[in-house]
Amino acid sequence: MKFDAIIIGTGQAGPSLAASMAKHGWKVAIVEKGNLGGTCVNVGCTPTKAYVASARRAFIAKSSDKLGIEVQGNIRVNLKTIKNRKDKIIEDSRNGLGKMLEDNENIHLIRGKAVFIDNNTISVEGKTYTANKIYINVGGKPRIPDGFKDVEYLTNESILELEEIPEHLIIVGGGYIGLEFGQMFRRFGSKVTILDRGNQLLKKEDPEFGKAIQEIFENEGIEVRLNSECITGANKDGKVEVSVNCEESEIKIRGSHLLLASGRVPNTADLGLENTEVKLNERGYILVNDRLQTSAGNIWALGDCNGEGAFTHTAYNDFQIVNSQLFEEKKRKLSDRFTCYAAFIDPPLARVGMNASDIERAGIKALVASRPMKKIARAKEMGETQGMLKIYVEEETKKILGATFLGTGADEYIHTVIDQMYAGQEFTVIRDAVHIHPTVSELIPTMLENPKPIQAG
Ligand SMILES: Cc1cc2nc3c(=O)[nH]c(=O)nc-3n(C[C@H](O)[C@H](O)[C@H](O)COP(=O)(O)OP(=O)(O)OC[C@H]3O[C@@H](n4cnc5c(N)ncnc54)[C@H](O)[C@@H]3O)c2cc1C
Ligand SMILES: NC(=O)c1ccc[n+]([C@@H]2O[C@H](COP(=O)([O-])OP(=O)(O)OC[C@H]3O[C@@H](n4cnc5c(N)ncnc54)[C@H](O)[C@@H]3O)[C@@H](O)[C@H]2O)c1
Repeated sequence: MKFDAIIIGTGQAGPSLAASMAKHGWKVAIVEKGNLGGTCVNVGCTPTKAYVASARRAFIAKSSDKLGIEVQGNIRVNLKTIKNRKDKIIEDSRNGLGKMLEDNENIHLIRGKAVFIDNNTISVEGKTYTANKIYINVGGKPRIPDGFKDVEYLTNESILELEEIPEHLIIVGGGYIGLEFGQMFRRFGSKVTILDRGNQLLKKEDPEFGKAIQEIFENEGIEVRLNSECITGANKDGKVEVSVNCEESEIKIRGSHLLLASGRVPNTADLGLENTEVKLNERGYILVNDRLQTSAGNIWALGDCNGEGAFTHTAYNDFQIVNSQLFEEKKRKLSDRFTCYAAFIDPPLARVGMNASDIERAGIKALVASRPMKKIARAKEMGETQGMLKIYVEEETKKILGATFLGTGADEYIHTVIDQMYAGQEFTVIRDAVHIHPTVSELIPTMLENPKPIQAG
């Protein structure tokens, strides 16, 4: 069968692109080998943030006496109910997407795994489909490091199927996935140990943020073991046994469950890309230009598989870039985007643009405006004073280079800074704005009153 375009994957870019093409009268095929909606909807953002919400309720209930609320009796965490709530949210989302794709007469939904035959042809379950333009939105999957062949382990997918709370959850990886699941299961009642080979948690962040998060986690009773090299696992007497540091000074940790949260790899290895002119980098990510076009001029790559972002908002922005190149007057580009994200731990860490380490590496002369959360009235009133806010400004241009916020509600008010960066204005615009009292955001103008040279930050 021949189409105007073929899209592979129904993650965060594919369905919106299919809908837009269909609206413009194109006949589109969209192929999906798994559940509609991809990672975010089924085993990523949606389920984890539903669990994070339950975990926060448990934490608040258990710690509310500090605010004068005495909860009588035991607080029981019911993982079956938590899971059922999550399953319902996912089902609604998947069904909504399925209806949107199936009801559109210009969209042909094909279920099965797509493999490239050549630049213009794919095969799915023995049938071939051709198009002049093909869009790859295949996402990624958990990376399983060597050393775990002899042990039963969980990934972000299988851990969301548990109905009983693990007694002792060992997690390999102190990145987003490890931290979000670690804190959530600790709050559900598990003993939690997080192992990472690096020397700090969330290694892309400045060390002071890694340290602050470690302190928050340890205060909640989570064991954090950094510099844990050469980790392997084995099943022992109905438990998992994890060995750390090989021969040197080997440590063995026994737990009931093991979660591997050690990064992700793109779903490009078995896509038949060797039959096309599409080129990959050494880690298997598809190489793209500023318009997300691959080395094969008629094939584009969107979302996690191009290695240019690893978030739902970056995958969706990839749709916006490709869509604007096809149908809109104002053409968007990858280079227009500022990096931004949040780790949905509690309190959340939110980030945009450069941090102090990036600025130092780039040799930029910069100023830093900072404020500890314990000096913010609203945080004190809420009893949530952990963390700090930092904003970096380029000395010469007076433009904001980036910000890292760790604090209650940071995932929302980081957008004050994100929008300012997109507006391309000097930092004095936010400095002179009047924000509402009492909010954490009101301190953003205040901190910018007196930014200091970065060395003094
Ligand atoms: C536990 C976890 C939590 C996360 N939380 C957040 C968060 O809070 N915020 C955030 O921004 N991001 C989060 N992410 C990241 C986010 O989920 C991804 O960045 C996003 O889903 C990427 O979307 P995508 O469109 O690139 O691919 P995906 O959503 O992975 O979709 C790709 C689709 O392609 C299909 N596919 C693959 N190969 C083929 C093939 N050969 N043929 C047919 N179909 C194929 C797959 O089955 C899948 O459905 C999280 C990720 C994880 C794992
Ligand atoms: N809030 C969010 O937006 C969110 C939440 C979850 C996941 N995600 C996405 O999922 C992606 C993957 O998350 P992740 O946490 O798996 O990856 P990550 O790259 O953020 O962290 C992986 C960690 O595992 C460690 N590690 C890797 N191999 C190891 C080994 N053999 N021994 C010891 N430590 C090892 C690394 O040092 C690193 O700290 C992220 O890049 C992110 O884009 C986003």
